[in-house]
Amino acid sequence: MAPSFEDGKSLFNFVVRDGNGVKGMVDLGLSKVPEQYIQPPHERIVKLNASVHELPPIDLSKLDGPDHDQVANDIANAAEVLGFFQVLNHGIPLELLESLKSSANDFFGQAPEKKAAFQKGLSPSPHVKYGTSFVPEKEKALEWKDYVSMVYTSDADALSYWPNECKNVALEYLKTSTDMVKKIVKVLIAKLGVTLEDSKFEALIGLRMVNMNYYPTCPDPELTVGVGRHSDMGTLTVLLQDGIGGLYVKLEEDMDGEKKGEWIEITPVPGALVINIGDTLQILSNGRYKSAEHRVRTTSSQSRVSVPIFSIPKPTERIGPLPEVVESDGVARYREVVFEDYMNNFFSNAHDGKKSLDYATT
Ligand SMILES: O=C(O)CCC(=O)C(=O)O
Ligand SMILES: [Fe+2]
Repeated sequence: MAPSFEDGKSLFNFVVRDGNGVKGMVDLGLSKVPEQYIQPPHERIVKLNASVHELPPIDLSKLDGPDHDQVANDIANAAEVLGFFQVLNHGIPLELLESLKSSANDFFGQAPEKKAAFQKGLSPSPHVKYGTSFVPEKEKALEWKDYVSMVYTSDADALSYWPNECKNVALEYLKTSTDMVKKIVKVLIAKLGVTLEDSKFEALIGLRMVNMNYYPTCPDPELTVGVGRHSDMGTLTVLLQDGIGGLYVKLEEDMDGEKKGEWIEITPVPGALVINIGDTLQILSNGRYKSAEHRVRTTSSQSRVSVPIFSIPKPTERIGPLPEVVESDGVARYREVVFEDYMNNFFSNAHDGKKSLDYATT
C-alpha cells in the first residue's frame, strides 16, 4: 500500500518498517520532499559554500620503492590535517571497482521485498543488514539513503548469507584491500614512533565490514542530506564512490593551526579510493590523527552509490591512547574503552558530528 505522504506515520512505516527504503518512496513518484526528510537550516548543504581544494591522490605503489619515506610522510600529514586522502595504484583491480558499483545498483534495483528480506529481524544472518537512514527511530530528520551492510566472519558465511547480487564482488573487494589497509595503518602507527606487537596490530583491524550505500535522486537536494555529519567509529575506512560527487569533509584547522571549519569536497577521481581515519585511530594517536567529520549531499538528476569497507577493532579489544604517545604528549586526551561499548554507543545515537568521541574523552 502506498502511503499518503502527508501522513508521517504511514510514510515512516512504508519506508523504514516495511523496508521499501527511500528508493521505494522515490519510485512511487515524488514531487516534493516529505517533511520527515527536511533538515533544519543549519544541517543543510549549500553546494556553493564548499570550497574545492586540489588534494592530489597518493600513489600507494611508491610505498614499496625508494620514495617510501616521502609517501609515508604524505599519508601521516593527510591524516593529521584533514583525516581524508585519496589513493591510486592501491592494488585493487579497476574492473572490480566497476563491478562493485554495478552490483550495488543491481542490489538496490531489485523489488523492495527482495531487499526487505535482509532487514534486521528477518535477515537469514545477523551479519547482513539492509536498512535506511542511520538510526531512524532517533533521528529528527531522516537521511536520504538506503544501505546494506555485510560483516565478514568467514568465506563460507559470506557465500551462504550475503546477497547474491553482491557477495562475490564484496568478498573480493575485502580480500584485495587487506594489504593496503595493513600498509596504511602500519605507516600511521610507525609515524607515531610506536611499534606494536603483531597480535595487537591485527586486533585493531580484526573485524571488517562492507557496506553498499544507495542515494536515490531527490526532488530538492538543498533540503536533505544523504548522510548527516558524522565520523566513522573504526580504525580505517576505505571508500569507493562513483562519479556523482557530494562527499564533504570538515577541515578543523588550517595548516597554521587556525580554526576554520570549512567543508571541502572529496571530488571523485577515476580509479581512486578514498581513505579516512576513524575515531579509533584518533583515540590511539591521542588526537594527532583526525577522524574527520563528513557528510553526503543528495542530487536531483542521478542516484549515487558508494561502497565503504570499515576496518574496526575486535569488539573485545581495549582502545586507548598508545602509552608512548601519551608519554611524549604529557597528557592522555582519551580514556581506555572496550571497543564493543564504544560501538554500542555509536549505534545508539543519531549522527551528530564528532559527538561519538565524547564517549572516550576524559
Ligand atoms: O557515501 C559516501 O561517500 C560516504 C558514506 C559514509 O560516510 C559512511 O558510510 O560512513
Ligand atoms: Fe562515514
